[in-house]
Amino acid sequence: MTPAERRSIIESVSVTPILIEDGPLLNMQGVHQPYTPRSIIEVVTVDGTTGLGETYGDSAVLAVIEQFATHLPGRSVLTPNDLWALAAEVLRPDTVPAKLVENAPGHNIFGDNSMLKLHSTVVSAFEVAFLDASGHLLGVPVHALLGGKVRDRIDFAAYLFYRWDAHPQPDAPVDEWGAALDPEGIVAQAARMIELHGFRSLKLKGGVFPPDEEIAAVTALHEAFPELPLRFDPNGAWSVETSIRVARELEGMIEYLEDPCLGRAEMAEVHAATGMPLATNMCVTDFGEFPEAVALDSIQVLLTDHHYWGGLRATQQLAAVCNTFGRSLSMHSNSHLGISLAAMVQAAACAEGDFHACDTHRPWQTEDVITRPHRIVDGAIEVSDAPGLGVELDRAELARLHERWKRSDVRDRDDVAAMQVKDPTFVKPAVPHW
Ligand SMILES: O=C([O-])C(=O)C[C@H](O)[C@@H](O)C(=O)[O-]
Ligand SMILES: [Mg+2]
Repeated sequence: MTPAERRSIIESVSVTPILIEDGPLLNMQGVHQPYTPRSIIEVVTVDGTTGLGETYGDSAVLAVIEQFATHLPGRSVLTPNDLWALAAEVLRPDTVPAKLVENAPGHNIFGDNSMLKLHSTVVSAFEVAFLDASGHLLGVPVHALLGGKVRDRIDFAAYLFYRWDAHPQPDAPVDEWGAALDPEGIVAQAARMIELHGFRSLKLKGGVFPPDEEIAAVTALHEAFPELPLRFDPNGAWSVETSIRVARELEGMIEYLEDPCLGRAEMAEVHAATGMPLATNMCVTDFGEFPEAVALDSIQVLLTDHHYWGGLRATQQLAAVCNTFGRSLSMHSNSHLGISLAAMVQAAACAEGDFHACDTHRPWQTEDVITRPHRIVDGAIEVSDAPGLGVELDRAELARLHERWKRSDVRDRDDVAAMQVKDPTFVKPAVPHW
């Protein structure tokens, strides 16, 4: 063993669940809760080097991650490949909650579950921490460990949401964004996002209102910002027929339509009928789903997400597959903090291919667990050349957000339950909704 290898041995691993403030952002299944869970991972080696990771904090995933973490002491952060074999060994149908690998009837905003996706999610959480620790041990940025960056700046899109002014709960956190429930509100939100962060690309989350109302908002955005690429994502809320109609009406206004309907065959039908490029983070969310999507020509743009595709090296592999089959790339996001954002930036920096601006929810978040939160300037984030991910944990903030988790009974993201606070009669819409 070399001295560096000796220093790379893991002494301890901690997984800290936290709750972070979230705004009342609307989507096709409800609304974001006032607080949403995340997990912060720290992998510490025998010489005190720490690697950071951030991932989902929902209770079932958290339990699996905590259990997986117990197998890591004694291993080396220089060997993230071994995490796959460990996942195969310890995450089996008889050891993981069925809800993480089976699919409940109906529609899932995160795409289908599978054992491969669960392995990928768990491996990713620790692979990022391993790479961060390795970068610190060796004094190099994560992108150097991935073979070097192929771009210096990562473009992000302004991620626009229909939203309420405030959550209905009296003690919920407040923010200054105000309501956006019609085309004027969405255009004003876009203008503020652009003013604050210089975004040069726009994405509207739809599936909230009947399609004609949302077409009006997309049209208003296109008229207000004709030079900016624009995409629109109703999270599978529409039928094939509605998707075809909307695609035809928006032709020339949007660069692509994201998950207009559910299903690889249905997406293929929409593309064949309209020629509209289609993107997904729902009908292709693991490698096993890719071949059929190519055979059917279901998608033209794949939204990567290292959190569930298996990490940063898996993102490179995914990019290579997309390049081979002539698909372009973007990046998916959920409400997240700066460790995830740092990993997203390193992943995008090292993925060859035709990248559309990436998604990030980060501008909606009011808190962070890193000492120097990222700045989005001219719609982009500079790729850090500092060792590891280039971020430092803010331990006081981590402790505060963990205390909040301990005092709260919120353990899962539940957009449906959050909507029921305002409207007790609300039920998750069956799809296709329109
Ligand atoms: O592109 C997407 O589908 C997403 O970003 C999924 C998210 O869960 C989004 O819909 C949200 O935050 O409500
Ligand atoms: Mg999407």
